[in-house]
Amino acid sequence: MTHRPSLLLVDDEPDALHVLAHCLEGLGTLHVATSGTQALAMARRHPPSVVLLDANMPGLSGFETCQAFKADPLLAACPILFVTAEDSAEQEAKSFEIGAVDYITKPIHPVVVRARVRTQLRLKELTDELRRLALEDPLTGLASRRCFEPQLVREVALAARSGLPIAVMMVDIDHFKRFNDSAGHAAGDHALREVAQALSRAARRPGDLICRLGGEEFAFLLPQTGLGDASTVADRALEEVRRMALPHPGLPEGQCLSVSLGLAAWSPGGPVRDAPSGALLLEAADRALYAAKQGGRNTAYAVQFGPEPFQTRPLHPGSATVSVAP
Ligand SMILES: Nc1nc2c(ncn2[C@@H]2O[C@H](COP(=O)(O)OP(=O)(O)OP(=O)(O)O)[C@@H](O)[C@H]2O)c(=O)[nH]1
Repeated sequence: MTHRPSLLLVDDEPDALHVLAHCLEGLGTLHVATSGTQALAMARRHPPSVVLLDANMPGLSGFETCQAFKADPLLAACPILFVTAEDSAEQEAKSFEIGAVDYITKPIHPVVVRARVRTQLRLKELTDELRRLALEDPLTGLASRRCFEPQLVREVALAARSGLPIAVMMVDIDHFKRFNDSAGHAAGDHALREVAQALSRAARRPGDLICRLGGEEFAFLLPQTGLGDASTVADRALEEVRRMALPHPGLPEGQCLSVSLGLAAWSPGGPVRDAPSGALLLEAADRALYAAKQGGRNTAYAVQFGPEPFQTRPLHPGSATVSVAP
């Protein structure tokens, strides 16, 4: 594990905590809680690598505590091992049903507990690494499509519920095939990384997400952002890529690498009252991107999500008032 694991030990009996702490010494940073409520509060501040949880405690029982961990998106992936004097098969089966990864009965055998906890720490380390690999594009370090898509679904659902606007933007490098053909694949990869960094400088709000959809295509997810603010991000993205001034060897002398952008925004006051699905919003952004390519590249086109057929409009630098009649 790159960072030091943290182990949260939860038991209402100080003696039991003492015994556990002694046998797990050296496996990571140990934290102790004497109730389920305290354990949840501590875990929400610093999600632990594993939790060792007593089943029978006053207040929130171990089972209720485990269920609360599993219901919290921040804590659901924490492996929970029950450590309990209850050795009935029913209790053990129930603990696995509610999401525990192991069930250890008291009195404990320290070497066995230590070995079982090590196994869970190793599994957690591998799972975290797999999750990171799946959610991150290895070439650019941006989020991957696999990270973007569920986030888009979530944010569109939130927009529909809260009535706040949302925008998505698709970005495609211009004449990238010619760039690769002239400069070589390694230079193409370098350009992709540079563009990724330039785009990252364009969206600055904490909820904004930029991903590499694949190939030379990128996407922005801009929650709580209407057409006006999204237009500012689009202008900034175009400007950041222009400022890189990366010569394009496949184009006439002096021309640099550029991108085209397609932006689609939905807001409750727009032509469509109900928020579209994430897929429809992305499709609208893709159509705007197509229009930007047709419109000469190195430019952005935008659409306020409305009834079919969409009419995309060129987005002029500085303009934040692109209106689209259905
Ligand atoms: N170096 C590099 N090139 C890639 C990667 N993924 C896709 N490409 C290349 O990106 C190019 C995309 O070409 P096209 O889809 O024809 O688009 P384009 O040449 O950019 O043309 P327009 O989009 O119309 O401006 C292809 O040559 C792909 O091989 C990658 O990971 N690295």
